[in-house]
Amino acid sequence: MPAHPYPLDPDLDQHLLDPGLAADLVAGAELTRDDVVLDIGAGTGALTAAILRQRPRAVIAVEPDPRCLASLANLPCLDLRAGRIQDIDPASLTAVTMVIANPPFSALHHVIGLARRLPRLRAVELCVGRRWAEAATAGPADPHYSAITLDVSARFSIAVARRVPGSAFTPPIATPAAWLRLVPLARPDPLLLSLADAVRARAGLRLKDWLRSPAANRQPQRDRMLKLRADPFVRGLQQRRLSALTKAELARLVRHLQEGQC
Ligand SMILES: C[S@@+](CC[C@H](N)C(=O)[O-])C[C@H]1O[C@@H](n2cnc3c(N)ncnc32)[C@H](O)[C@@H]1O
Repeated sequence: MPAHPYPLDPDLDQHLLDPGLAADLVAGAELTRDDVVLDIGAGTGALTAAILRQRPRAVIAVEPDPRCLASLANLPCLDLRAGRIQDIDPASLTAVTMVIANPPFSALHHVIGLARRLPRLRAVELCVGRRWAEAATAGPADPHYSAITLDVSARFSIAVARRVPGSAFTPPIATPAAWLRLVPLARPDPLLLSLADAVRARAGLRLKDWLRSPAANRQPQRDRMLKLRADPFVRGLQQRRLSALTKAELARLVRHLQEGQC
């Protein structure tokens, strides 16, 4: 077990994975010698050490806690970045092909935002809390559908690879977590992407502004967009801010958008 001879910091969401389980999870990721792997919130290195044992081309670990950094510094051949993932320049990560991480759950929004910007990414293997997993894997008719679902499903196919019991962490967590596998879609729907980007980037935007935005009205999506704008349910929501839509309204809007898809 990697050493952590200090009180863990609850503000940093530190729940360290059992190294045996970490090794199993990394083995399931089927890394190749060509992979460049990013570990976000590396902690004392349970996942990082297992990734390094697979001998990919490179491993980048990001961690803000100086005490964890001291443990990680003992691992050979590691590109160690001190700091929060929010503060790492995405331009320095363009070689990344795989993200394998048990990040702080509070940083998941940012992790997905970063994954969207990695041009060589082939998969993300991620430990997430139960609620986030329920939201990310929800279908459009599911009560758990939310802005998280839209954000993830617009770009990735997603599967629960494994349930992770709360007792697998130090300190343990109250509800089981999930190990998810996200794979970038080969042909994402441009309209869904545009809506996801609008919700993520400009939550204060009114629906009518997105419906008329150049990004959403490009050819060949124009006909679908005109149909959507004429839809009575969508017209009824036009004045609302995207951030103020209920989960059910967002899910129904997405269903209407997808119905117009060829
Ligand atoms: C859930 S622990 C996981 C540690 C390790 N990966 C493991 O599985 O044992 C999350 C780690 O992320 C670090 N962390 C907290 N906030 C972070 C942030 N904004 N960016 C990157 N890492 C962060 C914490 O210090 C902690 O080590």
